Parts: sequence; structure tokens; C-alpha cells
Amino acid sequence: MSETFQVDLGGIVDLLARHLYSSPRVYLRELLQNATDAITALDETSATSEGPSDPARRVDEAAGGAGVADTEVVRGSVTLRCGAGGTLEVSDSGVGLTLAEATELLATIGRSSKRDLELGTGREQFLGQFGIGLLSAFMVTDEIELVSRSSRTPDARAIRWTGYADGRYSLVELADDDPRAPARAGSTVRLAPRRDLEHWLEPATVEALAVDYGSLLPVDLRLEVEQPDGSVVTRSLSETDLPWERRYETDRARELALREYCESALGFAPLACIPLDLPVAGLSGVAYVLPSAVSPTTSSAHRVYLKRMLLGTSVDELLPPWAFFVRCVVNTTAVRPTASREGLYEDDILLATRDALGSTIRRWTLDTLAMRDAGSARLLAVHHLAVRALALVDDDMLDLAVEVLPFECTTGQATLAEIHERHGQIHFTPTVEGYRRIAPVAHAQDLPVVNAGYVYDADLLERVRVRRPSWSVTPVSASDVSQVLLPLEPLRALETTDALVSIRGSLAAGGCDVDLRTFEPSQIPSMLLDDRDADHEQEVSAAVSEADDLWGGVLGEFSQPSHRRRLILNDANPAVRDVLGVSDRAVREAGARALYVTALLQSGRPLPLHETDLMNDALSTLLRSATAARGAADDREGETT
Ligand SMILES: Nc1ncnc2c1ncn2[C@@H]1O[C@H](COP(=O)(O)OP(=O)(O)OP(=O)(O)O)[C@@H](O)[C@H]1O
Repeated sequence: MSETFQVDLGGIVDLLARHLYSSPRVYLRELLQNATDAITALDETSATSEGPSDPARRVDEAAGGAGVADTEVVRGSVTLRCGAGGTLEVSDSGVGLTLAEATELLATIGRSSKRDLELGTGREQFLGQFGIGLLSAFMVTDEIELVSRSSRTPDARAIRWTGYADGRYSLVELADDDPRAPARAGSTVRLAPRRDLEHWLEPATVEALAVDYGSLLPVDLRLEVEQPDGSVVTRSLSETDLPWERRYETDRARELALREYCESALGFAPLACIPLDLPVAGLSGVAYVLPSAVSPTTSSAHRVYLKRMLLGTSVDELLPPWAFFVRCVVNTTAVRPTASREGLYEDDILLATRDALGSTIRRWTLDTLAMRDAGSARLLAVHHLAVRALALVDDDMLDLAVEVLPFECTTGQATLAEIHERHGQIHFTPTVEGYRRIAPVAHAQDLPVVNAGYVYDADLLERVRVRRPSWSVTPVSASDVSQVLLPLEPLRALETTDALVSIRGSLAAGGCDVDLRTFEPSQIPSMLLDDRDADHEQEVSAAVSEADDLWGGVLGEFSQPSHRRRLILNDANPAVRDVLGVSDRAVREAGARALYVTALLQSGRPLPLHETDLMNDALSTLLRSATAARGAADDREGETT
């Protein structure tokens, strides 16, 4: 036998009203949305006899692009009235509700008049669909009152529904002479503020929220504020058209207006404006290029209007991930919001919209970069990371990036195309540390090596290698550069043999082999050849020696040293020659340890405990030897005087 779930209404109301939305501010959005939908429903009713109509268009036509003025064309109005006692009334001239409709719609959480479950229709015209939005008012009040008179059934009596935050409600018909019954068709929602939340219903807050969420709605939106003396101040909050859909005298005037809008709505002066127009997706707007670089991981906060109502100012997921260098303002009729209306529902429509927007921004970026003018240089200087990100997923952008993207190279900054043309091949290091290690030597030898250690670069070079099979694009490590390290003259090799053996002995225990070569530039005393495995093993052995018995045993399993670091000492360097020439073995080995630690530091590796000890030992030995030498010299001086 199956049973029906029991529902804790108070809990459900609390969950939906207080935990679905990120801020109480959305209560006004939901009320504006219900009022607009009620006007749309009225419009739909009359359209059945008159033919289809677009409420947004009707308002624009009615306003004539010159502000919302009184007009003979019938259209809906929504009035927000802030009462002197801190209350708020939201009245609409919409379709209204009969007792039967209110019983069905307002008494059942999740029931909505705006979707036909069987036919799957309704969503296109209306903003709401989930049947929970009204509950958001419980974020600012404990009691919602709705009085309504139906326009579809003019003979029906007005109704009064009151909902309470604990899940109760009452619903009554109002007598025609009841002063609370609305005179005309439509609905009024009344809220009294919850204690300590009065500010959400104050005139200044209501005005700011209404302008933000509703100024572009296709209704005549007004704010009425009751003054202490009983008079009422009225203000129109409606704007007639979307800034990017206005007609402008010239392209320049349009550009300036769109920039100005960006500064006021998004708070920055854009580098450029990219028009967005996807009639099939019912989307129009502007993508603004950010004036400074941002990290690819920054979440993209777009300002999204759904059927001219502001959904949110931080809507993510509208664009492909590589388009992190723009912020959009769009109005759309097609994409679906999530139930909280703070994000977009990830469905086929959103996927198609994202693809289409991505290709508009991609086309603009390709065209702008191809111009090779001041604008493209600016775009590249600020947003080269985005260009790199796009080149990873787009062949056309990859081809362009090869021509225009500058890379750090040991022979100077250049594009990949320039490097290939000059040298016939492209060598690169996949890490910044690797580059730092070999750059001085490669530079002195005039070997072109590209630093591909920054975000996306190694993958980008890999893509270039695959896309241009005739090009030689190869990763290099310090050991590849060792070809330029020359062996010593036989006589010098003989001379240094003993010193080298003792130095090798002193560094062998630390997992480092030592070689003596000569290379340019002579200012570089030594080089540590890159061997990732050796580095890893070095870290493990350090951990083993520092760990307690249990962990030392476990880690020790992984450290069977077979890979070793190679320290190449440069015989052309005066300090190295000094160390090799010292007759005192302890001092020589201390000098070698100091050279090793310096090479480690130069290669950007962290200095583990073992190496720090080496450095300290070396310093003490050198200091002791210097003091002893000084003492001996003083003694000799004393004997002669
Ligand atoms: N001002 C109004 N005029 C007429 N009917 C209304 C009004 N406000 C609410 N309703 C009715 O109450 C129902 C429930 O409203 P509610 O805001 O909870 O959900 P919704 O708007 O349908 O969907 P969503 O949760 O997506 O906002 C609506 O579908 C509508 O039929």
C-alpha cells in the first residue's frame, strides 16, 4: 500500500522563502514579475480575439521612444505605493483572480497559472513558472495580503487572500461595498515589514530595487510615496527601450551611449563594445571588453534581463570559458532561469545560445586582431591570456596567434612565426623554472628558446606542433643545452682532476654528480641540469630523513636513488677556478657546497633542510679557515716584531 508524504508547511515555506534566494532584495523582483505576468495574461486573453501582440512592442510604440507618457493605447500599469507607516503595496492592472482561481493557485505551493503541464506551454510569454515566487515576500514580512478582482469574470466578487509565514492562509470573497475590494480589475499585494527588516520596504530601497529590476519591463512602472502630511509624490520609473536597441544618429553616438551605459550599469569604462544580436534566441545586448586583464578563473558576472526584467547582475555560464575577458548585458526571451532566478538553467537552449554568443565574440576578436592596428595591440597587451585560451580550442585563432602573439624568447620577444622564420625551428621550455635555468646559457650561445611556462603556453606550442607538422617545435631541458658546454683542454683537465674528485665525493651523498666544463657566459659559475625524477627523489629522501620512523619507512619505499642531479661547474668562472685551486681540501669542498646551493637557489627550487645544512656547514668551514689564516698571519707578524 502506498502512502502520501506528510508535509511540514511551515518548514517548506521557510525553505522556499528564505533559503532559495541569496538575498531578500529579490522579493521585489518576484512581485514585479507577478504583476507583469498578470498584465501579459490579460493581454493574451484579449489577443485571442484580436490576434497576437507583443507587450514590449506595444509599450515602445506607445511611448514613441520619448519616455513613458500617458497614452490612449491600453497597456498595463504597475504601481508601488510606499505607505507612511512603512508598508508597501504593489498594484497591477492585470488579469486578477476569482475565488476559484485563488483557491487553486495561491493555496497550493508549486501551482502556477503560467505553464500548461500537459501541453508544456505558457513559459514563452511569462516570467514565472514554478509557483513559488510569491513566497519570497516572506523574507521581509510575516504576512502577505493579496486583494484581487478578475477581469476575465467581471461579475465575480473581489477576493482577499492572506498568507502567513507559518504556512497558514485565509481566503474570502469581499462584498462589493467592502472598502478593501479593488474598484477595478487587477491585484494589489500588501506587505507590512517584519521587525528589524523595515529598510527593505523603505521608499529609497524600493525605488532602487524597482529601477534595477523593473525599469525596462514592458509596463508603466510608477512609485508613489505617501508623505507625512498625507500628500503623495509620484515618480515614473520606466525606461522605454533597451539602450542597445535605441536608434542613434551616428555609429559614434551609439558607441558613446553604449560606453556610458557600461560605466553606469557595470561600473567600468570598456576597452571596446561588441554588439550581440541573436534573433533566433530572442537575445540582444552588448559584450563589453574589460579594461584590464583578469584571471581566467574569475567567475564571469553578466547582467542578464529575461523578457526585460533583470534576472541578476552576476549571472555566470552565459559564455564559453575562454571569453572571460568580456562582461555582457543582454536581454533574452529564450533561456530559462533556475527556480531562484539567479542563474540560468543548463539546457539545449542555453548551450546553443552560449555557442552563438561565443562565435560572435570570437569573430570580433579575430577581426580586431587581424587589423594589426593600435586597437588590436591594446587588446593583445591587456587580454593576451584570453587570446591564448581561445587559440587552444580554435584553429583560426591559433593561426592568428602564431602571427601576432609575442612570446618571451632567449633571443628577444618575438612571435612564433618570427622565431620560426629566423631560426627554422622552435625550442621551448614547458616550465618557467626550466627557462630561467637555461636562459642565460642559451642567450649567450644565441640559441632561441621560448619560455612556454606561463598559463596555456606549453599546450599552445603542442597545438602548433600538431597543426604545423612541417615546423620543428620541440621542448628542451637544461640537459639539451649541455651540448654547448665544452670539455676542458686535456692539460687543464689533468690539473683539476684531484680537486674534482674531492668535490664529487663531498656532494655525492646528497644525490648530486659534478662535472667541470667551460661555457659562456663566464659570469655563471654553475648550472644544475634539469632532471625532474632526480628532483622528485631528492624531495623524497629529504622527507625520509626528516620524517619519524613510521613515515620514514613508508616514504623510503619510494626512494631508491637512481636519478641524480648534475651540477656543471663552469671553469671559465673566476670563483669556480678559485675553489678548484684551494689546496685545503675542507675549504675546497665547502666552496663547492656553496656553489651547489647557489645553483639550487638560482634554479628556483626550494631549499630543503639538508641543503640548508650544507650551506651552513660551508659557511662555518670557510669562516673558520679565514679566521685561522688571519690568526696564523697575526702570529707570524708577532714573531717578526
Ligand atoms: N499579481 C497577481 N495577479 C494575478 N495572479 C497572481 C498574481 N500574483 C500571483 N498570482 C498567481 O499566483 C500564482 C503563484 O504565484 P508565484 O509567484 O508563487 O509563482 P509563479 O509566478 O507562477 O512562478 P515562479 O515561482 O516562477 O515565480 C501565479 O502563477 C499566478 O497565477
